Amino acid sequence: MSGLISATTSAADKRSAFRASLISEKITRLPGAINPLTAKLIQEIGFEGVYVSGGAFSAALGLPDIGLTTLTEVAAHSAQIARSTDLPVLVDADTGFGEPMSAARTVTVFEDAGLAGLHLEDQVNPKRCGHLDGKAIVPTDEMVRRLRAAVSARRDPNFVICARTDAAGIDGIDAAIDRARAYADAGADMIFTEALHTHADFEKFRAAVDIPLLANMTEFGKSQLIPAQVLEAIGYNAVIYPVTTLRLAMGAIEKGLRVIHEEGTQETVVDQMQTRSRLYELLDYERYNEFDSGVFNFTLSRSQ
Ligand SMILES: C[C@](O)(C(=O)O)[C@H](CC(=O)O)C(=O)O
Ligand SMILES: [Mg+2]
Repeated sequence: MSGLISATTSAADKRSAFRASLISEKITRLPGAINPLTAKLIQEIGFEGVYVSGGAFSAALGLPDIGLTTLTEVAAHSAQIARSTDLPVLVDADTGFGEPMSAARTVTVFEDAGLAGLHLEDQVNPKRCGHLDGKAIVPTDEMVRRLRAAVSARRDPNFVICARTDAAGIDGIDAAIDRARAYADAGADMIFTEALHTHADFEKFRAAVDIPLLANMTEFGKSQLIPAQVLEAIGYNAVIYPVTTLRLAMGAIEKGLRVIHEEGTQETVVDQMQTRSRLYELLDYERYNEFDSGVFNFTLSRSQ
């Protein structure tokens, strides 16, 4: 039974593993999980961590990524993901769901949700996707207050507080570097260097800041899609693929729905689907039999 309904690794162990991987030579790769099932796949394939994207979560709710989701919604969604995996889970906390006091509460709620860390950004409310034009940021000292509040609320010293700066796209990369240094001084464990453009930008940031750095390899944005091994060689410590699984899934869903609409059957796309047996394997369906033989009652007559 152990490890079936929820993963066995404790939140404390996931957090210390995350800390260790951020200071190792190797880059920590965190694809976004749109649900617990995706998190299981991320673990099985061999990634080092899981990301919960604010953009993907809002989109799944049919909403734009402009800070409409609440702390309790994001916490409940990420807790379900954290429960399903032995990997550390990093969550997108947007601007902290309010003023500095709320950012502090956000940390405690996300610790209770079993997460390994969060990132807080220096945008104003309403925030927007970091790869869009027209975003605005708060003054450095306001973000420093946000971060200090978050850091002071932390009960597990291994819970990672990552500061995201959106300044590069507004005030330029030098201003973003100045902010990153101020955020590190305020106690941030890692800097999320949002919306840098080129390989050279990532190198410049790495040379200028001493603490771990996180790269955002989101598609259709401002950043060049740099392979993980290249980011690792530059000295980046973590990379997220935040909305990738949502985009892949939605691309396939749209194609499949159009086929059914036009052809009256899904027959021609069945070979692109995850099979029933693969799904059951991922769910570890068979092991539920050890728990209750009345549960495991399916048979497959042919390979599906
Ligand atoms: C990382 C991000 O904050 C997210 O919510 O996943 C987004 C990603 C995106 O919209 O592509 C971002 O602002 O970069
Ligand atoms: Mg976001």
